[in-house]
Amino acid sequence: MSASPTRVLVLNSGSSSVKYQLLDMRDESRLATGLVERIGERTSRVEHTLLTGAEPETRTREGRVADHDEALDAVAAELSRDGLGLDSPELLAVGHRIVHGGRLFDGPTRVDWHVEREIERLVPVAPLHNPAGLAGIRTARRLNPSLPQVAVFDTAFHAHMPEAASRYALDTAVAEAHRIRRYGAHGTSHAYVSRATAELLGRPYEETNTIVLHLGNGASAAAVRGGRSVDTSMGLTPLEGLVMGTRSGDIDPAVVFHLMRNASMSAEDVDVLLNKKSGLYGLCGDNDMREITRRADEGDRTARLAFDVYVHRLRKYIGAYTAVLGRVDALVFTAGVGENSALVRAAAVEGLTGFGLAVDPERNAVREKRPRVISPEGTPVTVAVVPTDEELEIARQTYGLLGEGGDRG
Ligand SMILES: Nc1ncnc2c1ncn2[C@@H]1O[C@H](COP(=O)(O)OP(=O)(O)O)[C@@H](O)[C@H]1O
Ligand SMILES: CC(=O)OP(=O)(O)O
Ligand SMILES: [Mg+2]
Repeated sequence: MSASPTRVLVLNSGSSSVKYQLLDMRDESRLATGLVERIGERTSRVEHTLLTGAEPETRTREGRVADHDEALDAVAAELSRDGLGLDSPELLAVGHRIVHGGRLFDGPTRVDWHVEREIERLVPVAPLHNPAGLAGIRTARRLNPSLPQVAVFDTAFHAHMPEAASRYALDTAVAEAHRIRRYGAHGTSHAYVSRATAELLGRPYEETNTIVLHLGNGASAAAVRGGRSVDTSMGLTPLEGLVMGTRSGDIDPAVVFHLMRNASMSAEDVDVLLNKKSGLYGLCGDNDMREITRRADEGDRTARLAFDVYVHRLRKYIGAYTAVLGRVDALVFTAGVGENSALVRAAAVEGLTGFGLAVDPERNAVREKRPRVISPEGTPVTVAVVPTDEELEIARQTYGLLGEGGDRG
C-alpha cells in the first residue's frame, strides 16, 4: 500500500530565530516542533520536541549557531535523529514563511527558480527576513532536491488593501518606477488570528471587523473587515508603524536625511540604526518586554519611558483603525508580547471606554495558551487574546496547494 504523503514541515524563519513544526495534515496533528533562537549570538539555543510518543520528549542544546544555514542544518539533524528527516517518504512538502512577496504573490506559491529569484530580488525591502527564508529553501533543496517547497508570504493577506491605505502620498511616477507602496507584513498571523477571533465570537468571518495587534519582536497592527485586510501598520518594509523590539516604527522621514547631512551617517548607518538599534532597545537598552516591565516596576525611569512610548503608539493605532473600520467587533492581542503581557494589554485600552473598549482585570490576568475574551461582559467591543499559529496556517496553505484536493502547484 502506498498512500500519498500527508506530512508538511513548516519553517518559520525570523530575523534571529527559526521556529518549525512537522504536521500530519490528515488531522493537523503535530509530530515534532522546535526552535533555534539567538542565531548569530554567542550562545544560541536549539530546542526540539518529539510529540509522537505518549509524553512529549524535549532535547535542548546550547552553543553557538552562527547563521541561518547552520540553524537549518541543526533542525534537519534533530528531525533525522527521530526518523523524521527531509528524506522521509511521508513528507509531502516544506512550507516556508517568506516575509516579502512584493507585487507578484497574493497566495501560497510553489517554489521554482523564478519564485526564488523574486524572493532574492526583494531582499532590500526585507533585509532582516527574506535572506532567512531563502536559507530555508536552499537547505531543504540541498537535503532533498525533489521535495516540493511552498512559499507562504507575510504580504499576501495585505495584497488587496484599498489603494487609499496602500499608497504613499509620493510622486506617482517615482512610486511606480520603484514599486513603492505599503505591502504590510505578519499577514499569515493576521489572517489566522482574525479568523480564530470570529470563531471565538461565534460570528461569520465575513461579517466580523477586527483590529489585530501582533506584538512580537516585530510588531504590527491590522484592520480586518470581513476577512480582508483594509489597513496595516507596516509599509514598504517591516520598519513602519508600531514601536518594536529594535525597530523605530513611524518616524518623520526627515530624520533620515537630517542624520545623513548633520551626523555624517551613511544610508547604511541609518538603516542599521532604525532597524537594529532603535525601538525598545534604543530607548532603554533592552528589547525584551519581560525585562522592561521588570525594570520599570523597580522604578527604572528609562525602562518606564520605553514602555510608555510603546503603549502610546499602540493606542494611536487602535484609535486610527477604529476610524478606518467604523464598527469594531473585536480588538485582539497576539504574539509574544500580546499573548503574555497583561500590563501592555491593560495599558493599551486604559480609559478607552468611549471607544467601547475595556479589559476585566481578572480575565486579563489569566495565563492560558488558548483564545479567550478579556473584556467585561456586555462591553460593545470584545477584547480578546488569541495565540497566533503561523506554522499551522502555513501548513494549511501548503497542504491546500499540494495535498489531496489541491492542484499540486
Ligand atoms: N511573559 C512575557 N511577558 C512579556 N513579554 C513577553 C513574555 N514572553 C515573551 N514576551 C515577548 O515576546 C517577544 C517575542 O515574541 P515572538 O512573537 O516570539 O516574536 P518573534 O516571532 O518576532 O521572534 C519577546 O521579545 C518578549 O519581549
Ligand atoms: C515581519 C516581521 O517583523 O517579522 P518578525 O516579527 O518575525 O521579525
Ligand atoms: Mg514572529
